[in-house]
Amino acid sequence: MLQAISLSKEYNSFKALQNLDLEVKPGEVFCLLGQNGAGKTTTINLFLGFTAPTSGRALVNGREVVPGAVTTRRDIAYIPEVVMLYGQMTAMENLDYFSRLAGVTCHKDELAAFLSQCGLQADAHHRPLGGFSKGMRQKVGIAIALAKNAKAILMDEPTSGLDPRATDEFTTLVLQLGKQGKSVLMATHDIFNAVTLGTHIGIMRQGQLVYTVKAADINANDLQQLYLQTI
Ligand SMILES: Nc1ncnc2c1ncn2[C@@H]1O[C@H](COP(=O)(O)OP(=O)(O)OP(=O)(O)O)[C@@H](O)[C@H]1O
Repeated sequence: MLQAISLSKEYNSFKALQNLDLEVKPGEVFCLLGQNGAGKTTTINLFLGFTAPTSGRALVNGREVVPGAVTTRRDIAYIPEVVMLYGQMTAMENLDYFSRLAGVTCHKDELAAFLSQCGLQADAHHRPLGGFSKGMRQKVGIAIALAKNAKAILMDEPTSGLDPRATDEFTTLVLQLGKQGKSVLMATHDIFNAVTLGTHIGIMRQGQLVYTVKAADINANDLQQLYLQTI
């Protein structure tokens, strides 16, 4: 679903990403670890078409990402560190607006079902988003991804600043996304979380993906050791 083929990005002559080869198949949750500046966000931005590669290709559902073009954007949803939607509008109104923007019109009951599926309590459905916590905003962001039937979901440090309960709810939600066959690519600094919700974990260093492991083959302690030896 998501594929990077020898994907590289330079800013002036600085190599932010070098020859990245990566694949995230349906049902896989690929967590990217790495120090600040390792190239995680650059990778996500290339799949989103926010920036153009210097060389190589980013593919979504077999189609090459072209910055500014909408073809591949239909298949993907983006959950940034802080989900910025319209604060004056309720959760339902935001969901309705953004799903329509993606070309999908849902009945009110369907919208409510998406929000509930993402763990947003019914009493919050009709409250303005401006008063929502970070975790609640993420739930609305993921509900939008479900409503637009995104095949792949890209997330940039979604658990930073979440309290343990909100992190646990988020983990449950991402595991469900995987079971529904979504492809998830997530940049994170949270080693424990990566092992818990990931199917695959990549460690990046200075723009290169230096390790890829299956989450089932490693525990949090060993991953931390590998990470510390790698960076
Ligand atoms: N628009 C830009 N212009 C110049 N350099 C950039 C630009 N965007 C990113 N970089 C550089 O590319 C490198 C990779 O940045 P990137 O944001 O991908 O790292 P990251 O792994 O996501 O880091 P963090 O964990 O801090 O979010 C960094 O050295 C960064 O300074």
